[in-house]
Amino acid sequence: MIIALTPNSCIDRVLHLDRKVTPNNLHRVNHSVEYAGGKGVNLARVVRALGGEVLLAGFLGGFNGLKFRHLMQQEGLEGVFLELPGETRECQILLDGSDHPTEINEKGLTVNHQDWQTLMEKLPEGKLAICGSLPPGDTLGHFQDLLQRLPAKPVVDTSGPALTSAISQGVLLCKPNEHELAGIVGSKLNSMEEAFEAASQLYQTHRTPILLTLGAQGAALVNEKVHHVRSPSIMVKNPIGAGDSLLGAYLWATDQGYAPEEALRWGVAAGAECARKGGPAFVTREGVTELYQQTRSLQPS
Ligand SMILES: O=P(O)(O)OC[C@@]1(O)O[C@H](CO)[C@@H](O)[C@@H]1O
Repeated sequence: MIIALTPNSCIDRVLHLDRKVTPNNLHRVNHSVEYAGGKGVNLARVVRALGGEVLLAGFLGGFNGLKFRHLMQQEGLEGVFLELPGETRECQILLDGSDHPTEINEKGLTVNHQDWQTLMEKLPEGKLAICGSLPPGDTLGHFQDLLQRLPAKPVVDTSGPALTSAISQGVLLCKPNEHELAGIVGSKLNSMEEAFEAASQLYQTHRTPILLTLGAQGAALVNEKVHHVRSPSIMVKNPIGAGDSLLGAYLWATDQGYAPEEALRWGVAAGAECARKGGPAFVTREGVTELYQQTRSLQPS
């Protein structure tokens, strides 16, 4: 079973706007939809759509915490959550017809060392994926401590110093995008080849395999070699959650016994399916299978 731990869970509010976002202006909402949100929840949606077993985990609080549980149950998702004082955050996703939506994410609940410990003690055995930003507070220290104490190495899809720290501590897999990779290595990456080179260097130094997402260029799994899978050509409706979908399908496929290069094809197909359908909630097994058949691994380098 995959355990999708989102330390900074949220309510995702998707707002379909009447016109392009411009600063200092009034925007009206044509319609809006709310979801139990966070990267791990998106990942879980895709694992489930593909027929896999997945459990959500995280911290919740206040009225939004109740709403999160309600929305999650409506979708048939299950989870282990620790209730904390305060309010679960909200993330606004503004869809205005642009290529990339505008996102406004709140900070989230404060989580202390004991909270992390209590939550981890509640979790069953499984392949742990830690997804999304860390909550505010001294959580980088808690997170580093957690990585050291876990019985098995987790998969990590986070950002900023937590991502850098996970790679250097050595985890099962990290999933940065090109922008995050540039932040880790501290220099601009001018081409895909430079990105592959930077990810390979990280692997050589820390032995953490890197699943590098490349948007419309697909994704690459970087370990001793670089396995690149291009994305099938699609019309993008909404790219938010495509990376989470990619990771979900990749983990599902490795659980099914697919070799990493094949699992990457499933991942890239699910990312594209999410982007063309308009979000992880619309991903279907049929859609992913159709796109999987349109992907192929490029010669490893
Ligand atoms: O603030 P974080 O934890 O980095 O990201 C949260 C988030 O922006 O990521 C998902 C898309 O990947 C959204 O569903 C969600 O709101």
